[in-house]
Amino acid sequence: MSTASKTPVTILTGFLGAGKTTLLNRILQEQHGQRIAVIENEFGETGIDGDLLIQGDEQIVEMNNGCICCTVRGDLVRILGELAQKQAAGQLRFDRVIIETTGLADPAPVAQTFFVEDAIYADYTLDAIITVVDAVHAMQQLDAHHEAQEQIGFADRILLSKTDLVAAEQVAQLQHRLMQINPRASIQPAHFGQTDLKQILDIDGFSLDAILAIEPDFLQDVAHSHDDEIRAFVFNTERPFDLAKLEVFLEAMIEIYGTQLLRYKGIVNAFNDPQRIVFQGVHMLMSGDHTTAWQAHEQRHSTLVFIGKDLPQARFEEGLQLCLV
Ligand SMILES: Nc1nc2c(ncn2[C@@H]2O[C@H](COP(=O)(O)OP(=O)(O)OP(=O)(O)O)[C@@H](O)[C@H]2O)c(=O)[nH]1
Repeated sequence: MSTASKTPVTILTGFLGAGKTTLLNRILQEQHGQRIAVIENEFGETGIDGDLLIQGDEQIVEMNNGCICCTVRGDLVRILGELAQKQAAGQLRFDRVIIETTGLADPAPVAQTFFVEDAIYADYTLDAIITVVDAVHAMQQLDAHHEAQEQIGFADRILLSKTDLVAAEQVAQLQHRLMQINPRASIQPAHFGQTDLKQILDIDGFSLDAILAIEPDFLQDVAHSHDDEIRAFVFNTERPFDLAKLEVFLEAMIEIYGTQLLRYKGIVNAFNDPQRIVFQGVHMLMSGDHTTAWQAHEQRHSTLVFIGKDLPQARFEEGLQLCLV
């Protein structure tokens, strides 16, 4: 089945109280003409957010058996399967799915579900991971909780909530820190969930065609730098890669550092190859493919981004250098 006929899925993550439910309500109320199936995941016996959500036409499914990332991935697969079956049988109609994860959930296993489960892969395509960040508490949460950093590391888009409660200077400092953890994700405000939906739905963050836009000078300003465990580094070069060497090198690094690598993505300029190669991955699952052709007037280049925990940047860089022609 082509991506066009698959149902896009957005994973909504963010720390406890960041404003995920507020955003979701906003999305459900907006006149976007789309029918949305929402999967809620709550800790504990009874779901609370289900009651807080304003119910419209949407189908809301709650998973209360535990954290989405550990115990209930099977449930997620089952629920997505049931939704697809009902859709096929004409009992339900929806254009997209949003999965709201609990504040502490690690989004990786949720994202990986879409790579590894054939039944899910057939019907759904992972559109993006959206992370809501609380502008009031994020600095402290990033200091104290590894999960908060991970949620930034995985994001395709970051939404800043509660910027109305802090000074512009503090927002700027936070943005800078977020960019250091994840230079891939663009950051936009979401005042009580109010944000440009075009920037968060159908953005194809997991597509291999997605543009890899990186703020060129995000690492320049070292003031206010934090000792975050999760960090990114970018490898840029205009020299072409020997593709066979690069593949062997990346596979080896993923084998060794897969658990520490949260997200990685790159555009590769391979020697004697008329087309760009784009690859991306989550932990140990990587995929890559040829995409558009380089144009004659273009400066061919490669940009590779690695986001992870305690990654040996020098080792990556030295290895990548050795893969150049
Ligand atoms: N001032 C202000 N408050 C906000 C904003 N966005 C959300 N809130 C408030 O923050 C609180 C938490 O918002 P929720 O949407 O419940 O957060 P959540 O991420 O779903 O919370 P959990 O499900 O507990 O993790 C609520 O009281 C919201 O009204 C914002 O932009 N500005």
